[in-house]
Amino acid sequence: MRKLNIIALDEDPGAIAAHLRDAGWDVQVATDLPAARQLQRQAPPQPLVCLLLMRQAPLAQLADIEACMRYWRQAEWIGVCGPSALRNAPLRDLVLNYLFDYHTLPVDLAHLAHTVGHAYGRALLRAEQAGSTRVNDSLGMVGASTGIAQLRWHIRKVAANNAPVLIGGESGSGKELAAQAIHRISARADGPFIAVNCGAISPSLVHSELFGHERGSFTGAVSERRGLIEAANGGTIFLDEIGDLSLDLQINLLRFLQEKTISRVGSARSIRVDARVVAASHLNLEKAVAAGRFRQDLFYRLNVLTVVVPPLRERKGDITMLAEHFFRQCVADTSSRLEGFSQQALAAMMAHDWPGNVRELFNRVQRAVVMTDRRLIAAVDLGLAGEPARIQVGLDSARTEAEREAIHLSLQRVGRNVSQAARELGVSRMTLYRLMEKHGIALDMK
Ligand SMILES: Nc1ncnc2c1ncn2[C@@H]1O[C@H](COP(=O)(O)OP(=O)(O)OP(=O)(O)O)[C@@H](O)[C@H]1O
Repeated sequence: MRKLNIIALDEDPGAIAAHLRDAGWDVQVATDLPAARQLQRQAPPQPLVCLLLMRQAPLAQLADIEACMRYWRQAEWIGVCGPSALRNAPLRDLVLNYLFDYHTLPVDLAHLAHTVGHAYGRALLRAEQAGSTRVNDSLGMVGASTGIAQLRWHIRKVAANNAPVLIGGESGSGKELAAQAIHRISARADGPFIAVNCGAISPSLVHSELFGHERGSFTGAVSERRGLIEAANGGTIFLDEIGDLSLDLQINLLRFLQEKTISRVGSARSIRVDARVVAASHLNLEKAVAAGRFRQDLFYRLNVLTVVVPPLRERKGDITMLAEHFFRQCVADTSSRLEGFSQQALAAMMAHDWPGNVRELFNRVQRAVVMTDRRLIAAVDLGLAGEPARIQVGLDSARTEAEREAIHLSLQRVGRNVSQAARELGVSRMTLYRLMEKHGIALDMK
């Protein structure tokens, strides 16, 4: 039964409660805030409408009312107030920040019942959204766009194999996360995952860091040391920014890929190592090969299985979900009063191009959570105020993206049964097959 709580602060709730009960609502009434808190403690988290009834602005209780509203986040709130109450500025703020809608006394009961119905519909949507923003599957990736669905599909495919993987994608798009996911669901999951940023190690040290060294092999080598590739034995070595490796080291790496053995610096002894190489680069390695900066033979060895992480601007459908995810992470250990993002902040995030991709989104949300004093993060807190609200995509590409999304979701919903999906989408099976081909959607794609 649809649940409705009435918190009546200074007004008899009798007529309203009776009318709504008659209309089929499961109504509970609290006549003060302690009683409301009692209801809160008993209520399981479920879609709910709360009606706040007050003839006068309850000035002394505003902070407690606000706390109550924050606690009952899953509820939609409706105010019913006396005609003069809204002249009070703090109450006006509360109404604007928290309420779905408000009515003034004397109330039109039929109209109020209508509003309550809408609010409940919204509470249901909110509950569904809360469920879907928790999409954070076994791969540890948040997102439900077609782009991320394809990425998950590719990851599952390459994880089942043992050949090297080359991950492409812009900086901050999630290449390392993809590499971790490949490792985590591969047969090597119990072994180590070692991540190395080849561009971040000083050129004079990178050889010994990767391959290890024998004692006395160079000044400072006071004892023998295992390299990172050896440390990844039985697991996966993730070589980020592989394009930054010198041509000399590229030869050593090629030898490792071909022979599965390495030699430490200062030793001719071959050591057998069973580590899967997953490499990433934000540069186009084919161009680096053409420019003579990357060995062609190594490129071919690495380029057996490829995974491309799409930039965030090409999967804007994931932005809200990622932002909510990072928001929850960032507020988890704080006593923050923050509620989430304002509509204007969400719009600004959708309009932004995200040159720094997901990492930029995380950084902006983290900074906003720390810096803002507001209850809802505004565009300015994210450093996105003043960006022109451009229409990022033309209508054609928006339509194409919507079509792809609809097909993908429908296939998912019906267990990838093409006939059923075609019926649901209102097209013939042949048309659906044609559209799937157009959008690169495979039947075994998850
Ligand atoms: N789909 C996702 N879901 C949740 N977090 C994500 C997702 N994609 C990326 N991230 C997070 O964004 C940040 C950047 O991701 P990551 O380090 O994997 O990017 P990268 O492409 O390897 O960056 P770089 O090219 O600079 O090395 C990390 O904190 C990562 O956990």
